[in-house]
Amino acid sequence: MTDKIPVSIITGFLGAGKTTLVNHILTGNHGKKIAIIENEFGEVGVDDGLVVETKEEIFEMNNGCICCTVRGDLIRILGKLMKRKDKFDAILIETTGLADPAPVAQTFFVDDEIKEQMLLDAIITVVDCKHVGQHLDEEKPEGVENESVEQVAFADKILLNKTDLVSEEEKMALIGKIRGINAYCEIIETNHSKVDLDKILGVKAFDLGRVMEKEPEFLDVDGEHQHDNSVTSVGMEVEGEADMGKLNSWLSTLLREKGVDIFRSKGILAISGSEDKYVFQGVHMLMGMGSSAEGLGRPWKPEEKRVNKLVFIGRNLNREELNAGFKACLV
Ligand SMILES: Nc1nc2c(ncn2[C@@H]2O[C@H](COP(=O)(O)OP(=O)(O)OP(=O)(O)O)[C@@H](O)[C@H]2O)c(=O)[nH]1
Repeated sequence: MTDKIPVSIITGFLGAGKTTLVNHILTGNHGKKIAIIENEFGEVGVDDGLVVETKEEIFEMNNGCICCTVRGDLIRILGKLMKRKDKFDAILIETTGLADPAPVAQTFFVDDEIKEQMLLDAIITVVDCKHVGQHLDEEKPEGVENESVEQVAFADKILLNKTDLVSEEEKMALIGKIRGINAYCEIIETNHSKVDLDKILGVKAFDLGRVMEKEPEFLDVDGEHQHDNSVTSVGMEVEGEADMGKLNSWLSTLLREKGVDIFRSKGILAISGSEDKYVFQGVHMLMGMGSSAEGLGRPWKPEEKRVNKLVFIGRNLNREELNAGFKACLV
């Protein structure tokens, strides 16, 4: 019998550093051929523009959440990959920031064909040291999942990421909180998700017995879970070029005033007077702008239409206001 293909699930709340980790793995010197399955939350997908260009094959799944509506698609993609098993050494699945990793993990134990040919190697949870605390502490209505807690609870490896944004005391307090949810997993401190790949890939860390102890219904395929529907997204795709000054001022005011509710924002932007593609990244009130000239994202292709793509994810989002705000930045 040939070896089973190892599968790693990369999870973690919105903006934690999952795509940063995928890029770190793709550019790493591991000599492995990796297939990547990407699932993104939000009306408009921008991650395809944020993943580095490599020879690896990337499968996008953007029409729903990987732990619920598009699980069938996941099984189909895995089915396709199994037919070309000789072409891959490993598979990475990046879930949305609002996914429960358990139903995704379950896929590798309940489908006979998948079970025979693939091995769930590890659930790797990326944690944003600065922002995860508030999401872990959040009280949800009866029956509604706290996805952030689930992601920590099911982790085999936790990347304690963005250590640069917190003090030693804050970090230690967070480790205490994480240990209260998951006493066993290895916790690895990282900055920009930079981790020794030997510590997270091919580690055979997923332990079904331990999961069943914690969650006896793990293999129950009819199990239901309910997401927090108060978290929604507003996406836009707008042709044209934005004025950098106006854009910066709009985004910084918006996130300063609404960054408690806007968990995540990101965009691919065309800026007036520049040939470069700009990338905007926001996590709560923190924002950053970079360009393809600095190696972020990919440059505009000569024939490519200059379409700005933005997505905001959070609570109490005002679609009209966000649309009008961006349109006012166009030249
Ligand atoms: N300061 C700091 N920023 C980081 C670190 N790691 C990632 N970031 C930034 O955080 C932002 C979000 O990173 P991503 O990798 O896109 O996060 P993600 O988990 O894929 O986000 P979603 O897929 O939207 O949920 C980007 O601007 C990253 O550059 C870190 O260690 N420190």
